[in-house]
Amino acid sequence: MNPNTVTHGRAGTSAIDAKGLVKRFKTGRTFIEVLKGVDFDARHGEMTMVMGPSGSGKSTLVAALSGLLKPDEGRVDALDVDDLWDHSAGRIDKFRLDNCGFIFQGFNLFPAMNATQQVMTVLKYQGVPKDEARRRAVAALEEVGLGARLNQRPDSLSGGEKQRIAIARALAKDPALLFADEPTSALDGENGQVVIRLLRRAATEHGAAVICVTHDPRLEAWADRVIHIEDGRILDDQRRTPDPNATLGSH
Ligand SMILES: Nc1ncnc2c1ncn2[C@@H]1O[C@H](COP(=O)(O)OP(=O)(O)OP(=O)(O)O)[C@@H](O)[C@H]1O
Repeated sequence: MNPNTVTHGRAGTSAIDAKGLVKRFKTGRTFIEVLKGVDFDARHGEMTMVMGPSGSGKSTLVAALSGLLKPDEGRVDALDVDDLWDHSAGRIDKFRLDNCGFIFQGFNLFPAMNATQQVMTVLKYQGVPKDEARRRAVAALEEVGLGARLNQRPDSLSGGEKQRIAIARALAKDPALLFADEPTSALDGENGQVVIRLLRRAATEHGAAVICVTHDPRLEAWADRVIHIEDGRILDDQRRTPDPNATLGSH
C-alpha cells in the first residue's frame, strides 16, 4: 500500500447521502428534467457502480454529488459537510480539492507535463510542499505500475498508461471520495482490468467511497453495489459481494 495512505472513514459508514435531487436543463423554450428526485448514498470502503442507458442522468448525478453542478432541488451531505450546495462556491471548491478525486474517460492530462509533473501539480494546488509532492507523486505512479515512465509525456504513452496517470493523480491526493466516469471505456481488456482493480483497491485499502459510472456490465464483478438509473430515476439498487480476482478479458 502507498505509505501516504490514510484510511478514510470506517468501512461501511456513510460518505455521501443525497436526498431528492432534481436537475433540469433548459432546451429551447422547454426544460427537461434529467434527475427526477434521486436519493443516493455511498459508503466508505465500497465501490458503487452507477449504470444505465445513455442520457439517463448518470453524469449529471455524479456532478451533483461531487460539487460540480448545482441541483435545482435536494441536498447532498458529504463527509463532514452538511448540505454541500448551501455553501459558498469557494467552500465547495475547497471541499472538492481536499476530498474528491476524479477519473474521466478523456484522461484530462496536460500535454507539456511529464507523468510526475501531472501528479505533482494537483498536490501543489493543495499546498503540499514541492519535495513532498514529488515523493508522493512518484509513490502513486509506482503504485499504478508506472515507475518506469516517470519522465514521459502523454504523447509517448499508451491509452492505458495515460489512464493510469489519471488514476495516480487522483489517488495521490488520497481522496475520501473517488468519482470515475466510464474509466475503462477507452481501454482494452487488459488495461481495463488494471484500472478497475486500482479503483477496487482505493475502496478496500484506502477506505475511499468509489462511485463509478459505467456502461460495461462486466465491471459489476468488482462492485459492492450496483445502482441502475433510467430516465432520471433509480430503478434498481442491489448489493453484491465483489470478486477482487475477477477477470475482464478482452473486448
Ligand atoms: N448542460 C446541459 N444542457 C442541456 N442538457 C444537458 C446538459 N447536460 C446534460 N444534458 C442532458 O441531460 C441528459 C442526461 O445527461 P447525462 O450526461 O447525465 O447522461 P448519462 O446517463 O451520463 O449519459 P451517457 O451515458 O451518454 O454519458 C441528456 O439528455 C443530456 O443531453
